[in-house]
Formats: sequence, structure tokens, C-alpha cells
Amino acid sequence: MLTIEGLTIRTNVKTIVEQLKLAVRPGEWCALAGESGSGKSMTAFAIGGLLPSSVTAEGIIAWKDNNLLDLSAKQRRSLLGSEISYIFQDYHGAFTPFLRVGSQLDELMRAHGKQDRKARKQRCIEVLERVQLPAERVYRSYPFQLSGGQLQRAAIAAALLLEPKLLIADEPTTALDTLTAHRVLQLIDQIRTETGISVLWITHDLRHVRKYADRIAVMHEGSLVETGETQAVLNHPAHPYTRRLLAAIPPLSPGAPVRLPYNSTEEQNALERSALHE
Ligand SMILES: Nc1ncnc2c1ncn2[C@@H]1O[C@H](COP(=O)(O)OP(=O)(O)OP(=O)(O)O)[C@@H](O)[C@H]1O
Repeated sequence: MLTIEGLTIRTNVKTIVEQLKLAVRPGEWCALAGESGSGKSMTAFAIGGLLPSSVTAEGIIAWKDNNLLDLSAKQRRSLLGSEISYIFQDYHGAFTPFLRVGSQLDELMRAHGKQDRKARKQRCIEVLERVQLPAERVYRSYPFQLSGGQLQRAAIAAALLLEPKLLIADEPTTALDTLTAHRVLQLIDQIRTETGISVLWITHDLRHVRKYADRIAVMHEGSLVETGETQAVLNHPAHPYTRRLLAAIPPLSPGAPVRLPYNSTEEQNALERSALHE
């Protein structure tokens, strides 16, 4: 589905990513892991043509019959959102502060040629419900009236609005507390199961990778060092760098719970319901 071959990303002083080869299959959750500065985000940006102007990319990023690196700015704009969409760590950046969430979602649909106003509103409400938000209220709210977790859900709703086939999630939970992060990842997983969307997930948290990703690709200093089925790679890492990454996972602090602190499913549901009305 998405096939990257020989991707090299550089500035005029250094090479950031070198000869990267990576594929994301339909419906798959693929984690791109590695320490800070290894080139994960630059790879994600290159897919959507979002690289800073001082940075160039060459190679092949094949999507359907196109090399995405060859698209014009106009072709790219029509692809982004409708076929490939992004969520980022900085979910505040997904929305303009002083415009209601609903009007921003509506504008996104209008920009992609959806003319029917009623159908647009209906779709916005449907997607806000899909991400388990109180839809009508969030539709009328300004971004600053929502909590961090709600805003990241609204950003996911925006990313899903036009039914893309690939969601690129660049460290989507780093700015969230542990419980909210867990809920957001669970939500993405549910959506993937229901819609068959593929997920390319940029992360450095191998604990979450083990739980959610089908496949992992490990990057080190701009190169791919290991890729494979998640459990196989994490249980039997072949590359010394993957072993080092695994060894660097911080242990849970003494006395910390080894699972989320719910006593029962009822308690979990009650907590999640109250979070939606916070
Ligand atoms: N605008 C830029 N111009 C030039 N080089 C950049 C720019 N942004 C990032 N880089 C460099 O590109 C390299 C890879 O950065 P990238 O953000 O892709 O890493 P990463 O693996 O996503 O790390 P992190 O987890 O910290 O986001 C780094 O060495 C960084 O200094």
C-alpha cells in the first residue's frame, strides 16, 4: 500500500535519513521506533510533502500509482486528509484557537469539495461521536474549552473526517498523561479494526509498541536497522541497537501498578464516562 524504497533525506550539510526501505500494508499498524533524532518524524513528513524547505528528499514513496515525492503542491493538498492524514504530538496545532471546532471541521470538508452543508454537519457529528466525544457540544466549542485528551480526540476526528486510508500518528500521546494516552491508543486501535485504516505510528515507547503494533521498524541514526513482526522483534531482537533500546525501557517504579489501576470493568467504564463530561 505505502512502499518506501531508497528514501534519502538531507540538508546541504548532513544526511538525516539514508536509503530507507519500509512498507505499510492495508489495515496494518506499523510502528516506526528509535531514539530521538533518528529521523522518524522527517520520514513521516516526507510522506506528506511536509518537510521544511531546507530539507530535500529523494527515492520512492509509492502510494497507489504515484511516487509521492513527484506530486505537485496541488496534488499533495488533495491527497492530504482524503487519503493520508496526520495527527501530531502537538494537538493544539491541529486547530486555530479562536474558531469553533465545528466550523474548522466543516471548512476542512468544504476545502475538499463537499458542497452539501447538511451532509457536512452530519459527517462531523458522526466522526466526533466515533471518537467518543459529546459531539454536539464539542462541535460548538472553541478548542480552549476542551481538555488535552478531548482535543487530541477532536484532532483524530479531523484526521478521519474524509475517510483516509493511512493515518500517520507522530508521537500522538507524548503530551498526554498515561491514562489519557492509553485511551487514545485504544481508540486508534478500535478505529483501525472497524475501518481497516492503516496506521504508521512514530514512537519511542516500546512498551506501547508491544501492545498495539503489528509490525515494528527500528531506526538508528537515519537508517533502518531492523524490521519485523512486533512480538518477534521485541522478544528476539536481532540487532544490537534494538537490544539497547529494549534495555533502556525504564522499569516501573517500586510499588507502581503493573496494569491500569481499575478494580473492575465497571469502574473503568464509569471513569471513562466521567472523563467525557469533564
Ligand atoms: N528543520 C530542520 N532542518 C534541518 N535538520 C533538521 C530539521 N529538523 C530536524 N532536523 C534534524 O533531523 C534529524 C532527525 O530529526 P527527526 O525529528 O526526524 O528525529 P526523530 O527520530 O523524529 O526524533 P524525535 O523523537 O525527537 O522527534 C535530527 O538530527 C534533527 O536535528
